[in-house]
Parts: sequence; structure tokens; C-alpha cells
Amino acid sequence: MLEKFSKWKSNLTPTKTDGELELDPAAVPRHVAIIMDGNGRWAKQKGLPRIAGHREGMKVVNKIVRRANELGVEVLTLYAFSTENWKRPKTEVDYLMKLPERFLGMELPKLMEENVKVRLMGSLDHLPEHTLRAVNKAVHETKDNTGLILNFALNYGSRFEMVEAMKEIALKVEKGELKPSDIDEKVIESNLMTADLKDPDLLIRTSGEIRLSNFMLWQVAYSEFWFTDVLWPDFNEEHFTEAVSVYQKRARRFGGV
Ligand SMILES: CCc1cc(N2CCCCCC2)n2ncc(-c3ccc(F)cc3)c2n1
Repeated sequence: MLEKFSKWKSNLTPTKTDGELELDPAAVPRHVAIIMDGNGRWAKQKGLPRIAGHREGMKVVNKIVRRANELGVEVLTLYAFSTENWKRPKTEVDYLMKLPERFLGMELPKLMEENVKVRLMGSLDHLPEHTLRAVNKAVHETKDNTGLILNFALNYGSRFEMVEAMKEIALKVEKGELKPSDIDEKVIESNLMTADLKDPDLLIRTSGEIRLSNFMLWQVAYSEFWFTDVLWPDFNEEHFTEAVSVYQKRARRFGGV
């Protein structure tokens, strides 16, 4: 089983340079979701504080958003902060909560130029006011853009999302808007935070961990998974292109249905 898993992991560096990877523009995954893992480990390996890894990781977000947009990806979901991350030291959480405004302060003009639409998913009401202000401003300013949907998962947890969906459905049954026999996959999906999005075609996780970590558990039921040992701060456009190339090869092998 272990060697089966190890097949999933790509090498530390792309097997080919970007120029050699042939991608089929008609078979680009519409929705790519990424668990951006390995920031703390990257910092530790370099003898730096953990926040240095998060800062470096934020620069990678920029590069991958650009590459995804270039390739024609429709939705890019990035797992930026999980419901479990609140357990980290306060100093680290405080630093993380400043990253959205730092990122948007630098990148929002370019995101506008590139017709990118910023979207959020998670329990946003628990975020600090300054974080909320920054992300809501970006969502508002980009709401009419029609290009790549950049979906940040902030204070997101899949089990919480599913519990909330079940509560909403139970309420609709209680109010007589729904019968229990009406409840099917479509009803559940329409009550999830991703109701307006297609499921991820490709899930990428960096840093060598082979786990979902309570991320989009319902939505990734049929997704292709691509795990890489590369730590997020070392992840680059070539790694992203390689993940898309591997996705396309698998799709071809399984008839792409
Ligand atoms: C709130 C925690 C957090 C952490 C974080 N990291 C740290 C963890 C993962 C690596 C990437 C850098 N980033 N990077 C961008 C954002 C961001 C979020 C929303 C938004 F609208 C614009 C940017 C971000 N947010």
C-alpha cells in the first residue's frame, strides 16, 4: 500500500521543464484545489521562524494564480486557514490574519487587470475585523470580473460545512419547504459553501502529507489527487504545470469520463 502511495508523490523537482510539458488546452482541469502545506517545515529547515514560511508561501500564491489563469483554469481554491489553525500560537495566528490584507494590498490591482474574481468560503464571521474588511473589499471590487475564480478557504472546515448544511436542510423540512424524501445529493450540495461551484477536478497537496485534513470532503469524492513532497514555499509554476499534465494523462487513461 505504501509503495502505492509513493507513486502518488511526484519527485522533488519537475520531471520536465515547462517547455517540454505538453498540455492539452482542451483538457485543463476546470477546478483545481490546493492544500498549501509545508510552510512551517520550510522555515524550520532554514532555521527561520514559522512566519517566514508563511510569508514565502504567500509569494507562491501569486505565481500559481498567474499560472492557473494562463492555463485557463476556471476555479482555483486555496486552503489558506482551517478551523483547526486557531490552535496555533497567538502570535502565528495574528500574523496569518494579516496576510490577506498584505496580499491584496499588493496584488488586487493586478487581479483586477487579469479579470480575476476573488471568492471566499468558510466561517468568516469569526475572522478579525481588519481581515474581513480587506477580503470583503476584494470580493466587492472583483465581483463583476469574469475570469478565474480565486476561492480562498478561510476558517474553513468540511465537517463544519456539512453540519451547517444538514441544519439548514432540517430547518427547511421543519418549515415544510422540503420533505425528507426530497433530500438527495443535489439538495445537500446546494446547501454547501460551494453551491455555485463545480467540484474540484484536481486536488493538489504539498509537503508529502497524504491526508485531506478536513478539506472539501464532499466535493473531492471524484477528484484526482496529486501529492508532492515539495514544500509550499518551494512550489512553483513548473510543479503546477506538472500536476495538470499528470491529471491530463490520467484522464486520457480512464477515458476522461
Ligand atoms: C488567512 C490566512 C492566510 C494565509 C496565507 N498564507 C499562509 C498559509 C498558506 C500559504 C500561503 C500564505 N495566505 N496567503 C494568501 C492569503 C489570502 C487569503 C484571503 C485573501 F482574500 C487573499 C489572500 C492567505 N491567507
